[in-house]
Amino acid sequence: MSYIVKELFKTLQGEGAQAGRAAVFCRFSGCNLWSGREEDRHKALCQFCDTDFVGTDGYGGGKFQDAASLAGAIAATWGKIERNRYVVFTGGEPLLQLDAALIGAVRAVGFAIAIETNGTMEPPKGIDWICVSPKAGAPLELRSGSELKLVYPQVDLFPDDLPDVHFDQYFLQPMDGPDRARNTAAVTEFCLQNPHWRLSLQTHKMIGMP
Ligand SMILES: C[S@@+](CC[C@H](N)C(=O)[O-])C[C@H]1O[C@@H](n2cnc3c(N)ncnc32)[C@H](O)[C@@H]1O
Ligand SMILES: Nc1nc2[nH]cc(C(=O)O)c2c(=O)[nH]1
Ligand code: SF4
Ligand SMILES: [Mg+2]
Repeated sequence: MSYIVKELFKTLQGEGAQAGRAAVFCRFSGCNLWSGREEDRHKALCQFCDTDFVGTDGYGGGKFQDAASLAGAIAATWGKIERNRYVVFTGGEPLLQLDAALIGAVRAVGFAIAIETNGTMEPPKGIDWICVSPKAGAPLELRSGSELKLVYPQVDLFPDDLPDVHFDQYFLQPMDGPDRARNTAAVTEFCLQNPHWRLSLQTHKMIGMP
């Protein structure tokens, strides 16, 4: 299979329980909850997205003809360091493209594998770290994993209303945008009152990293 990638870059994971960890981010093009076009945002199932995932014109982006060539580009982006190789597949929605062949190919070049997903699709086997970020109005199929990271607030999606979810850790991430400061204060207060939830800040934005 070929893969359509918006961008490929090395940075620190900014969010959730793995914040601060070096990683290659492979951002796939396309999402099942928004076309990515601003004129469609108001009618999208997910309307608060902070990411450009359209096309292949980002740093390191392109069309990769097979799993081996994308795994090679991921390894080249990481560099020679052997320890703690870590790739995060994101997007857009990574589960539209991530398959067993690509998982096998990045594993073969020494990477542990993470995904950031909206949880509307089941993942292939062999992923080491699954972060699910549910979206109000989108069906949640993937109800277990390493961390649930809910963007807060979302109308009609209250943190403890998610039925039948089983994650190792639970995070609330303040919705970025014009109300970020207010949303951060609201998450702080919620976590003080509901200590099974933790605050996830988008730390890469604070340090000027992608
Ligand atoms: C751009 S999404 C891509 C992965 C996948 N489509 C998803 O939604 O989980 C990566 C992460 O950013 C979060 N995110 C998107 N827009 C955000 C915003 N405005 N404020 C805070 N987090 C946001 C998502 O919820 C998700 O956890
Ligand atoms: N540094 C950094 N950390 C991230 N964690 C999740 C991200 C994403 O967009 O999926 C992201 C991102 O875009 N950059
Ligand atoms: S599901 Fe993820 S990538 Fe798709 S629009 Fe929402 S935040 Fe953006
Ligand atoms: Mg991001």
